[in-house]
Amino acid sequence: MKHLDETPSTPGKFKMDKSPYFLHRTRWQSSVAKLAFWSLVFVGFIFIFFYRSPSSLPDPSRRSLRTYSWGGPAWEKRVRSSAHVRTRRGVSVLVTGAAGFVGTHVSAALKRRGDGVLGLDNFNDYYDPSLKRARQALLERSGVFVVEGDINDAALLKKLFEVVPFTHVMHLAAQAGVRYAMENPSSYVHSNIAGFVNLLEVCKSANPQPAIVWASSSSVYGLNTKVPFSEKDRTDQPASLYAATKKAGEEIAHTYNHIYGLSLTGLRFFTVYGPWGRPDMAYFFFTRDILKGKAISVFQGANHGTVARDFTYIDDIVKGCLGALDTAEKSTGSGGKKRGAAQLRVFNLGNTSPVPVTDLVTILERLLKVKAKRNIVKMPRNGDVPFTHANISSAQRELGYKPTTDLQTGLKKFARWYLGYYNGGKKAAS
Ligand SMILES: O=C(O)[C@H]1O[C@H](OP(=O)(O)OP(=O)(O)OC[C@H]2O[C@@H](n3ccc(=O)[nH]c3=O)[C@H](O)[C@@H]2O)[C@H](O)[C@@H](O)[C@@H]1O
Repeated sequence: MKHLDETPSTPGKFKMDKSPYFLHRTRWQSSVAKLAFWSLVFVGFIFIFFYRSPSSLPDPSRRSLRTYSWGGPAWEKRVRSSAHVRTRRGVSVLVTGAAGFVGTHVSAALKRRGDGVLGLDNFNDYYDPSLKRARQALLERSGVFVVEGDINDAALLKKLFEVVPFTHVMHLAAQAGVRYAMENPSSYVHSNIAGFVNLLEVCKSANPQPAIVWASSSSVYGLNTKVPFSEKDRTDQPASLYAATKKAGEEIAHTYNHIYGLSLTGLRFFTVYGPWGRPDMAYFFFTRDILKGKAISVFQGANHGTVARDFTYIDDIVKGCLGALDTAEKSTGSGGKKRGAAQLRVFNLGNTSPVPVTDLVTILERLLKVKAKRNIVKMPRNGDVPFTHANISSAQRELGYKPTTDLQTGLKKFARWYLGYYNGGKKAAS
């Protein structure tokens, strides 16, 4: 760099050979040197970025970006056979999140009544993946193939639609959980926003376009104080990033319905529980901890207020999902273009009778025959809301939805399953 430093900044003060060739050569040499210098700086930055920056550390939100193997004639044959419709009026459904709690139950119910079902799941490790594998095994036994892949993988989704002209998509793949959103916000954006958009992009170009039913959440009501929560109530005060991504999903659904004529139905689930449930949910880890003799934290609202949930049993939710699929009208677009107005719906699927969390614990104590060690703590600022309560008149009217399982009955079924699956609670859930 010395020669650069020695060159006066003011041209003309330096006596030199001004032949065009000399000028050209000096400029050329200095450009090459500059180029070499900046290239080194650039390479240095790249090195620092990849080897030193925190983003190169394992990031849980990226766990579902790993590559999966799919394709080939044998794979396509399994896909086709799983999605094969066995009754005259049956439908062929792609169920995303099929190894999840609701996904497994819905897939099994569809298969039982003769519909074609193909599952898709990325088997991420948000909670114990062995539970997801066990659900997968259950589905395999009833003839449902669960493809291992991510909803962000456009090539895979396109391939699935090439192999099977699905009439419906039941979209249940999501990053769930209210509190975890503070730990890993990007996983919510990745699954609930980017993944959903990717799926809708593929659906809008599919021929025929499928009708889509998807899982929204009671959490969209956020800090709403008007009870029971009605679909007409405001949903612009989310209390967690999870809720915000589900609300964003509802707006995104509106856009794809409006532009491309996709038929879209969002279902706002209210704290779904039952056998094969999610270990990150309170009823599940309370059971695990009560059996282990470990203390549980029971949240209390402001001014010692009651924290309550409209806990909804899985079988009731499954009926609601099937009702939504059966009443979904066809999408109207083709070739990626809208041809007419399409159906756009949103429904509450709750139980309509909120139960305080303290009562949930009392029921579990009775069923497990173990006294819980309760720590009553003030509800942390973690995205939780004090209560939920669904108005289900819309779902009743349009989907024939009618929940029939109270919390006591539902938890009894859950506890029986839990004790069987985890060997009487000896093999503790993780
Ligand atoms: O209804 C919904 O849409 C949501 O229902 C649940 O969210 P949540 O109702 O918060 O369910 P849990 O996490 O199982 O909590 C149930 C109740 O237990 C309370 N809780 C939770 C954890 C804890 O340690 N102690 C405690 O008292 C919570 O405040 C809440 O009132 C699911 O986790 C969400 O994925 C779903 O979208």
